[in-house]
Amino acid sequence: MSKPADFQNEIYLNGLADQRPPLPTDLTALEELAAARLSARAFGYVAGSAGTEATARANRAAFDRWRIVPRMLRDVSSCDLAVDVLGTALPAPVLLGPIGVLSILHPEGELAVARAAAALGVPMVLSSAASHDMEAVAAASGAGPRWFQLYWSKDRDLAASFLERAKKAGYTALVVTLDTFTMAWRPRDLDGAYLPFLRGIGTANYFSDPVFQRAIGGPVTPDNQGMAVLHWVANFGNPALTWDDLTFLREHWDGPIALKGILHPDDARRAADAGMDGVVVSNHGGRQVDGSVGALDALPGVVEAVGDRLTVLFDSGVRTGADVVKALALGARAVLLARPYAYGLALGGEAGVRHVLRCLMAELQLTLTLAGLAGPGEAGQEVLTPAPWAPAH
Ligand SMILES: Cc1cc2nc3c(=O)[nH]c(=O)nc-3n(C[C@H](O)[C@H](O)[C@H](O)COP(=O)(O)O)c2cc1C
Ligand SMILES: O=C(O)C(=O)c1ccccc1
Repeated sequence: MSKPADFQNEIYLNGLADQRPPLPTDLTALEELAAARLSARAFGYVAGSAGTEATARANRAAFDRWRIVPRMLRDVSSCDLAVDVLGTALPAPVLLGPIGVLSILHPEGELAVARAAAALGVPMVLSSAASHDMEAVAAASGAGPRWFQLYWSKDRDLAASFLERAKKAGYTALVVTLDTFTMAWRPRDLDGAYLPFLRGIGTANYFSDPVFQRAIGGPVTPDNQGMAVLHWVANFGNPALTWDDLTFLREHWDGPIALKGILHPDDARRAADAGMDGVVVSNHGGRQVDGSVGALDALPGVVEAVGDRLTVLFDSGVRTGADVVKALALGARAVLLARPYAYGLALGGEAGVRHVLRCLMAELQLTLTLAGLAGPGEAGQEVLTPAPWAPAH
């Protein structure tokens, strides 16, 4: 058996060479640094959430209401973070979640993220709303694992074309986002009159698509771009979809499928009944329904409902290795990291994303072993206790 990857020492040994890390190792510090680096509008787009941003705060508060209870003398000399998730072998229970329009943060956008993810063997879930098209990102990811996120267009032929292209470009797993058939009420973007895709950013997969081009009467040019963007807006999502429509996904995708944006146990059961392979418990980082339940608060109910039938993934609020341990302990198989890597990209391009991933994986490994857990599979509810001031769970 090969030795488990040692993420922790890799970071510590930099100290031997008196080499400082390129960015802070406390990943929660990156947001403030990104705020200073980016335009107010680009930063507001990424950092912002819906309404009063109460849900974004609820996401963090939910993590803070759980505490880890470390256990001693349990032989944690070898802690293997590797897990299998929906047919993909991961070096750690971490994926890069889908984030659209990354070129507002760095010109190389998704290409830089794909390279960083591939360097560590971590899948990047490529957004439908990427600023580079899925074929270019696939090429940038080299031998790394590829996952694709679908925004399920009102135009069924376009959705089918995306799935066809994704298959051809080597994406193996599909994440279908259900919570964003339209953009929510986001005051920062509304007040700044800033929606990147209205400027043709984040539309690369659409503008390059033959079905999209046919619909607008030819390729997108500077002359018809305004009209192309309006067509994009009109067809972006479909509020009329119901559970019966999931058969469409199965007809057009033969690999594993996870539904993203599931918060209610009954919805999770319906996903299982419909033959899906997984769910992502997520409230889109608080960017959709302001006042919605904190994502971590919704996780135990979903795990109880379908944990034995589906792969349960989690996102919304993951910032540290301890956060990952808490999500695993509450039953997630793996987590999707989102805003922190976007800030890493903004601050350091490909190397910035690599830094974020290495830090998260090292901190995860340290937290697990110091808590007496020899691997992600060993984290269960019994390693958690409610914070003294927390309301009953
Ligand atoms: C700027 C930005 C763009 C996003 N774009 C997408 C997207 O294209 N598709 C998608 O499914 N989720 C998208 N998300 C949601 C993330 O995948 C994820 O659910 C959320 O960011 C998790 O919250 P956190 O970043 O606070 O941890 C986006 C999030 C941000 C911050
Ligand atoms: O901003 C978002 O949260 C998001 O999901 C999205 C949707 C469409 C285009 C770009 C990003």
